[in-house]
Amino acid sequence: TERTISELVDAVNGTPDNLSRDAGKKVKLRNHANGFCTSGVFKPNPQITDTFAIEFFTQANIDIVARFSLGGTNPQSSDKTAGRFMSLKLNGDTESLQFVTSNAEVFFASNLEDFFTFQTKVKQGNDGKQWLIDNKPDAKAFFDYIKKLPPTISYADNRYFGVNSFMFNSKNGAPVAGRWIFEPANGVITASADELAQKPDNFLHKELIERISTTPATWDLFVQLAEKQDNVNDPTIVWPTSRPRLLIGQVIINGQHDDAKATLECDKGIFNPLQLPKGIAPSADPILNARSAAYIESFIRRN
Ligand code: HEM
Repeated sequence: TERTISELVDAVNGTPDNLSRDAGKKVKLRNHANGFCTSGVFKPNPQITDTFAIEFFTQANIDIVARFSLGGTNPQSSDKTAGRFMSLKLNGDTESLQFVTSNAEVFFASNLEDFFTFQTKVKQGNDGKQWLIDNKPDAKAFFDYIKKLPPTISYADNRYFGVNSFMFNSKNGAPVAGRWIFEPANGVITASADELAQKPDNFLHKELIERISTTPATWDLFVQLAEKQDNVNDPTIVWPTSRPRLLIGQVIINGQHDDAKATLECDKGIFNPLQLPKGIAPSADPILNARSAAYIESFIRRN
């Protein structure tokens, strides 16, 4: 049985369609509701076109609209949990590339049925979580990973992962499979329990805006390349860190377009991980391929 997009969005929202439509009017987003928009610029690595046949990366500077968020449907959720998310729109002159990423490298489900079960059970509190730990190895592996992921005191201090795989046109030959990884320029910096205890419940928004008013937050964007034995279509499987990485370019979040309409209205739209320029295509991962439709369905429900 394949879950419908509507059922998946119901499960994410924790409410059936009609209730979820009403709930949606009270929050800007239906998931990752605690978040904000800002802006910057992407500078492609000029050498990348020696390897990848992707015209998009020949533009020297590409405007970015960014949204940083926490998971979940509560717009007031505490920043002291470990999950951090970064969504980007790279708006080029003729094409656009979007990313919807997480600081967790591993996903909790490899198919839509398990995604539905996970979303339904986590909303049942500790009993539901325990059920997942006892019955769903992928969910258990995800919880184990999260338990070891310390919270950060800045959105700038995290590594972000695209999680799903994409196919990249190489200059000589067949497309190659890879995954997006954003490496923070200053490395991953985790907070101590003491540091975190001194913070109010919500501090991440203010911290990033203050930070970038003097120093941009920057990441190197890599594509981690799959080898023959790697499972490309299953986001619950992390590839070995020894896999080669190609430097795609630099993400610079500096707030330079924060007054532009696209930034001011970014919460009203969606980020779509399948918005890709020519030369990049989705893998066959069923999770990836459900995402655009789910985000569009969610967008319709919150209007
Ligand atoms: C079948 C798989 C998935 C489904 C059904 C799903 C569903 C959703 C829904 C309904 C929303 C709210 C959209 C809105 O109202 O604008 C959302 C947002 C989001 N999802 Fe997913 N999701 C899936 C997979 C993933 C994965 C693999 C990741 C992490 C890499 C992820 C990260 C996010 C983020 C960061 C947002 C917030 C986007 C923003 O900042 O506007 N999702 N998702």
